[in-house]
Amino acid sequence: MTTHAAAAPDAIQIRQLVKRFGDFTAVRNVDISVPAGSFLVLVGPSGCGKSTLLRMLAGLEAPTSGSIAFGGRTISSGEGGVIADAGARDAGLVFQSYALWPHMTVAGNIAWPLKVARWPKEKREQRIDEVLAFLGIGALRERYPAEISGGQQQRVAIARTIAPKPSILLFDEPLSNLDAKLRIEMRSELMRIHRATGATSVYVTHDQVEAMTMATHVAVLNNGRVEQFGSPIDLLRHPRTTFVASFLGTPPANLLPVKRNADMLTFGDVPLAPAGIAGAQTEVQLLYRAQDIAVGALNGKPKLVAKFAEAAPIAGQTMVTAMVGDLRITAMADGYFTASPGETVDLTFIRTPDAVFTAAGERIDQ
Ligand SMILES: Nc1ncnc2c1ncn2[C@@H]1O[C@H](COP(=O)(O)OP(=O)(O)OP(=O)(O)O)[C@@H](O)[C@H]1O
Repeated sequence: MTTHAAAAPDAIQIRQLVKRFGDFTAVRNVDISVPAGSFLVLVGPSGCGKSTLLRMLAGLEAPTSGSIAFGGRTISSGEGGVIADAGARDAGLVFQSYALWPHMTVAGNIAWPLKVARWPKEKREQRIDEVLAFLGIGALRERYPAEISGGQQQRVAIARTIAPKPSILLFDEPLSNLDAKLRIEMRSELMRIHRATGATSVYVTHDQVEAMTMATHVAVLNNGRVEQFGSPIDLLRHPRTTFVASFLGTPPANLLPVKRNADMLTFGDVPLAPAGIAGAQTEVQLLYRAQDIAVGALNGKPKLVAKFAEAAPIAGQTMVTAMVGDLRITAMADGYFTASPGETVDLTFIRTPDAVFTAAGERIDQ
């Protein structure tokens, strides 16, 4: 006889979640689920609803309809409101603003949630030492928040959040107040914390680089809706819409509007690709990665004449941005390349397009 062990419920299940503020819908029918130990990044432009979604996960906001379950237990729903309140859902929230108590020392701040959870004093002290050591801030134990740097305050805020060992960690743009170098350092640090605690993490950011480096799962939000959900590589390789294609990836992907002209798709009067890839459409958008477009003319390959805008050296190559009318195109040049703004450069399409989208932005070639 074969027995099948019942699969554990996902750590986070969001079902048809909607949040309205008056007439305005901030979160629309969000439906995502991730297994325990995942690092889920909610990414999207300002105002797309990611903080509202995180606040519902944290229990700070009630859904209008739909539901959220942690480990199979419904903690919020449209009918029930906030069923388990913020303190009772085994989740810790790290704010962008750190939100430390100014009148308490570092140790006092970390002790706070443990006191609320009624940890006995000895166990509490032991846990404080443990998290201080884990975050490398033992020397700051007796300092007040005003006596430590922003980066150190961030570490204290994280130490305070992980101290009660929550099984879910929620981060609301935690790195946005740090300088560029510290951001990169803290990014690795947060990933170390994620691995060491084993907590399922949900991380809100508008920075696609953070999403791509940290996530096991990414939800790209646009206008309150999940535009696409998947692994970072999946989203990069198989974007379903032009919104996702143009939001993710470094350098940004190029989207060229083209028209069917006999058996070719042409941009202006330059034939770029065979018309067959457009299916029945007469106007489509072609996605080319920067590395699919070279700077300089090459025999037998289609080329556009563009006006040089800027150049940035990256890993032994140069990322060149040039304008064709109002369209910015990013291409790669070998070695170091520079030109004067407005100078004419040839952009050569050395490969076929990576993806084809309708004029409205939906993928058509999968
Ligand atoms: N309490 C509220 N009352 C009314 N509208 C709200 C409220 N909270 C958020 N909104 C609106 O909901 C939309 C989504 O806001 P939200 O803060 O979730 O976006 P976001 O993606 O996190 O943006 P940002 O990156 O700028 O923080 C915005 O248009 C915002 O104005």
